[in-house]
Amino acid sequence: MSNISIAIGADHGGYDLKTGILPFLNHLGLKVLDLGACTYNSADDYPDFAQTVARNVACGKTDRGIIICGSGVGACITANKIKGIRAGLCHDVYSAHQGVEHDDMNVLCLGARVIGIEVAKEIISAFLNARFTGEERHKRRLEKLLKVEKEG
Ligand SMILES: O=C(CO)[C@H](O)[C@H](O)[C@H](O)COP(=O)(O)O
Repeated sequence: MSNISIAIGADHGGYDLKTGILPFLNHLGLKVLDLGACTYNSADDYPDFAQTVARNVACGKTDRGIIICGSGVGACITANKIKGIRAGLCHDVYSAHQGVEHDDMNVLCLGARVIGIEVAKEIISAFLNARFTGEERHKRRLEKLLKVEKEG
């Protein structure tokens, strides 16, 4: 897992959880890029942080991203607007690894008002340890997804 680089961002709703998660990510030996917020500010808006993380992943600066807001919904909607991003809102371990194995999910969205830090750590571990299987049926579905993205 330690060769993965990861961008992380959060709005005010996700700020505390991001602060709690950072030492955990660093302890795993990952290359971590913290894209804010760097202080708590109730005026911080999720589209700003979500798009920064998503663009970072989309252009290949980091392998994967984690975005945290209050519910994770706004972060996920925003991230999926960026070409090349396959973001998933996961509040269970199964979705966190299956989303990578089948759907090549490259951004994990979390809701800090939904789950606690220990569950978040387990979900993040599942996401980071998972790899796309590359099986034919999954490739076929991803090609269809890409077509949808291109057609807009
Ligand atoms: O959950 C979110 C978007 O899906 C955001 O993080 C906010 O928490 C949510 O919009 C609520 O914002 P508020 O200004 O703190 O009420």
